[in-house]
Amino acid sequence: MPSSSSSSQPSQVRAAIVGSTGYGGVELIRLLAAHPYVTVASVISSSNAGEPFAAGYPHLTEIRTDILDAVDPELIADKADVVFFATPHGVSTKLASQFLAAGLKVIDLSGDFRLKNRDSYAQWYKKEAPQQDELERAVFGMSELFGDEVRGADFVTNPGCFPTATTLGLYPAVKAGWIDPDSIIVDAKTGVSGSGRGLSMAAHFSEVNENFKAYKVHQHQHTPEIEQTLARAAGGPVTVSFTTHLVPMTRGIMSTMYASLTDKSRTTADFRELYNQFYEGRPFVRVRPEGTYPSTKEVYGSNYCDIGVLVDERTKRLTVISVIDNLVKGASGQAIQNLNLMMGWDETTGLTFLPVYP
Ligand SMILES: NC(=O)C1=CN([C@@H]2O[C@H](COP(=O)(O)OP(=O)(O)OC[C@H]3O[C@@H](n4cnc5c(N)ncnc54)[C@H](OP(=O)(O)O)[C@@H]3O)[C@@H](O)[C@H]2O)C=CC1
Ligand SMILES: CC(=O)N[C@@H](CCC(=O)OP(=O)(O)O)C(=O)O
Repeated sequence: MPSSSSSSQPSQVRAAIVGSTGYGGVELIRLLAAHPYVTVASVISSSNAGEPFAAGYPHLTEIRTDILDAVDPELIADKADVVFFATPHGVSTKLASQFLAAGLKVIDLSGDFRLKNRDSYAQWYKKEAPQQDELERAVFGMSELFGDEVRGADFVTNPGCFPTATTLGLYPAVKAGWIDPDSIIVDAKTGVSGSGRGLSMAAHFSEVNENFKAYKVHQHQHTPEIEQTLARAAGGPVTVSFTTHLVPMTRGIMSTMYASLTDKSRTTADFRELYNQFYEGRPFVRVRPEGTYPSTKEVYGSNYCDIGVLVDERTKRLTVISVIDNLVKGASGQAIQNLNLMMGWDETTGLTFLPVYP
């Protein structure tokens, strides 16, 4: 594994991407093209090995001329120092340990290792969970909250897209005890790329266009992930009401959250000060000026999470509006942020590009 040091230029780290042909995988390729210390050495496919990568993504013609590798742990271990899993749930459960045993670092974008309770994983993902020792080894990589644990780790489980927007939006208020954690209601919206590149009835143009629909009500697999992280802030169990909606846009997540104040005299200015202090020195979380709140396009294509916090003086409830790009901060961008932390690099390395606007 190439080492990094603050006094010299880090040597290139070679990355492999299992699931490179999906949306998370191709976003890793886009972002890593701008990373000064990482080379994508192997793009992997379980169904199209031997085919040119760009055949499936013509926008990368003459940019990625490589041929897709098979899912062959020995070959990948020879070619790479770090492996990203951008695969459906259930794949990394079977493969991660082989790469770790071969000395590679592993960053998993799927949900396999996020929930630390095996029964909870089986209940929400309807699959058999990884072994408990592997679950415990996988550091939960919510970069702004647990960056100290990620630094130097060899195995990171990247958070889900909704949990990233939602938890970053609620964590400071829960940790401070300024909202009642059992009063939290989360109303979340996502663009269609959140469901990946595979075709499904739910993602069909005619089903999504000019439509706005709730889905997985009371059954969304991100519910226990949000509760697990907020419990760390609250120091005890937290239960949230969480409803997701699909909106006719390609990228973007907006979580709108409501909770009762524990001290009804607290104002918007108090909360803004709390959030600004909490996220001081964390460049990818931007707390919006008093009385303002973000929209998804304002973070499109970027690694930012933008947060608006407002106290409703009438109801004495807090409203938080948090937005991310699901494929960047909600997946591949945060995965690279975690790699930066794992390697001891500045967490912003390769990620300082601006949002695309309009
Ligand atoms: N899309 C998003 O916004 C987010 C996604 N995630 C998570 O990231 C992961 C990837 O998501 P996304 O890129 O959207 O999904 P996609 O469906 O777009 O891509 C998944 C890729 O995994 C590969 N794959 C499928 N089965 C296997 C297998 N058995 N072994 C190895 N590779 C396999 C497929 O490629 P091939 O057939 O070529 O192998 C496919 O291209 C998922 O777990 C998702 O939940 C997390 C946060 C946000
Ligand atoms: C639109 C859509 O279907 N979105 C997906 C997002 C899931 C996802 O991103 O996967 P992780 O569980 O790995 O985070 C969903 O709501 O299940």
